[in-house]
Amino acid sequence: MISLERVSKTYGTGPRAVQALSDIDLQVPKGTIHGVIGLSGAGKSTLIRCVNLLERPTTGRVIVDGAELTAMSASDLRQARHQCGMIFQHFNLLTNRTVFDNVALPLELMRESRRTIRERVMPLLEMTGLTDKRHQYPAQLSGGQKQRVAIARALASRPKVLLCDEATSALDPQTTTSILALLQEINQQLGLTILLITHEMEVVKSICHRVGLISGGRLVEEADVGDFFTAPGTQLGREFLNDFLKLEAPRELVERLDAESGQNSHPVVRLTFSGDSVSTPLISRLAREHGVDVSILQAKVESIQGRTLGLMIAELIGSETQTRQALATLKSFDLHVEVLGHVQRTD
Ligand SMILES: Nc1ncnc2c1ncn2[C@@H]1O[C@H](COP(=O)(O)OP(=O)(O)OP(=O)(O)O)[C@@H](O)[C@H]1O
Repeated sequence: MISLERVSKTYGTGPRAVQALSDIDLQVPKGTIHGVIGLSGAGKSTLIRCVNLLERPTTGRVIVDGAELTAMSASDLRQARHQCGMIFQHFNLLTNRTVFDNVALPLELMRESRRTIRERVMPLLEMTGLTDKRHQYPAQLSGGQKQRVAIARALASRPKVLLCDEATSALDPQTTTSILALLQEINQQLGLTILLITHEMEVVKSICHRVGLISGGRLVEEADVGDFFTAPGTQLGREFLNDFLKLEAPRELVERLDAESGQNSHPVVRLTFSGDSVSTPLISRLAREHGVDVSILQAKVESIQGRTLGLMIAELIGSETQTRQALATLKSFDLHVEVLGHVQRTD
């Protein structure tokens, strides 16, 4: 539904030029929710604004629903933009218009009749839970209600794509949850394709099917959300994940970790379980088959897109041969094993 081909964007020229995006290739299939995550300044806003050409890419092609926006005349582009609804972090509502009139605005600009406008706006207010607020002004609404108005307005032109620019970043956690649930409902009920940018892993975890990681204007990693949370492919991905899970080895242990194994040391591992391995009694197996004791330092279970994800940091205590065999057993299962280092035995 959305296809970016080698999209690059440079702001300014000469020595002050800023390369905000470099050679971005991105495919978002119809009906999916695709997240792009990255740190501040990575290029997220530029990327999403290039999709509806609020920013025109310096080079590359943008194709939405089979039509190349980057090749269109200004008037064709105005029409094509109706296919792309957009919502923003700070809602961008018109303060002197009521809720109803804000939602009606795109339809007025499309010169729809008053009757059509009413027929379209009322179900959207119903869907977003705003029917009883329709005569109120933005100043009378909470942040979550304002974002609901913005969502209803974005849907008024019956777009095929919804672009969300940090749509929940200004909201408290509870309101964020309700807005994400609404976006998911819209995706499922209307089959709308959603591209969202965020710096919050929680958003990706809650509703995205796929995720891309952007850094320095480049898409450095892309994966299904379950895979990304199980085994990110880049150091930055691992940092995002660890930050989100807050699952780090205790500091006093990290200070004692050696990269190399030795005769009198044993490994400290981070295990990420998913799929069948969640229910496999691994720890008792390591003890029974290899004589290795497992000392659990931290553990956590998360549910991500219907998949259970278990995480554990543990010391494998045994001789070098025993722990090597135990690691081989662990690696033969459907789980991700990362050796964080080795600690000297204290016994
Ligand atoms: N209009 C502009 N003119 C010049 N440079 C810009 C402009 N907009 C963005 N940039 C620069 O482009 C780079 C990417 O910015 P962008 O806003 O896309 O990042 P971001 O990931 O959305 O960051 P944030 O999360 O802080 O909003 C940054 O170095 C930024 O300073």
